[in-house]
Amino acid sequence: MQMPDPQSPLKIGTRGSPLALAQAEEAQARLAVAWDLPFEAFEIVIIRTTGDRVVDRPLSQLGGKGMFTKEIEEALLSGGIDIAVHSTKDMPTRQPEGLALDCFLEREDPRDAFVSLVHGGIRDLPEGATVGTSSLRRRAQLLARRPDLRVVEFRGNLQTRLLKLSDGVADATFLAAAGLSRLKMTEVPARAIAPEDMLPAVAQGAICIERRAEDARTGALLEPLRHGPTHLSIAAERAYLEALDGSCQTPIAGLAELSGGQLRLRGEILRTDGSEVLTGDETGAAEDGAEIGRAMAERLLAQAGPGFFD
Ligand SMILES: NCc1[nH]cc(CCC(=O)O)c1CC(=O)O
Repeated sequence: MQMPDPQSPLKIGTRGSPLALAQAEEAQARLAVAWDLPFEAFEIVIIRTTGDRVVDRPLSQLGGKGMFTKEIEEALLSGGIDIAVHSTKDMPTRQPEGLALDCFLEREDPRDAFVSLVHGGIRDLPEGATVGTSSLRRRAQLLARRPDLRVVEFRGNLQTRLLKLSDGVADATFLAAAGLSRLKMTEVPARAIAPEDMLPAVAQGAICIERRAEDARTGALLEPLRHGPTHLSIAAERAYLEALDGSCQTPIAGLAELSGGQLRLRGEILRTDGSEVLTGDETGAAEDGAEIGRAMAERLLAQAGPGFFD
């Protein structure tokens, strides 16, 4: 196999946010170590996406998950980059023709974290407190537990959101625990929330690598980075999401966990105002994850009936 080298490096495409860069650097480091090559054999290429450009509108109005991936996928297809590193959570369930998404790195902590400079958790927030989030899922989950809270739109990267907290724009916010740990932000007053209290987004905490489907060389280069158990969990969660037709417009949560060859999938769909929550909890053989996911989605949809997400 033709190995990349500093003269003709493998090009890694990524968004330019600090979190995206940390993820691309992790993939770069893992590739260099796995193949005993210098870091310079893998070049990081920053690509600006629609989601990065448009910061004045709520994410949910920007037209779904594709907005953080479209320009990166175009660069893959045109050969400008060889692989792309993403947060799997931000990925649509189907990739464009010609691209493959089959490399998942070992998953980090999938939980959400409660972040506040003064309060210890959701239950400790005073009546009518303000919480910042741009996630419809987190908003609905929060209102389901605490209808008295005021939820305000909170966009921008992690650093921006933390600044808004210290400026008093909100009393608390939620961030993915994985994002905080990838950015080594240990000084942030964050508390991980148990999945029982707040079920995370599908695929939260898992980095994935996308490539051209016919490019066998990158497929082989990525082989040592693939994490089997993460792949099984993500397969279950994404099959569930796809069967629900989940876009950014619908509050959906889901988490698969493996234990001794068994896969447990928990799912939750909510009305956007949090006034109704439907939950699923199924266990089966780890390799049947996709079927478990689809079956759970169908059961939840049947329970919900038409108009549930309106
Ligand atoms: N929507 C932005 C986004 N995409 C992935 C992560 C966190 C990292 C991950 O889930 O792997 C975040 C930030 C957040 O939700 O706090």
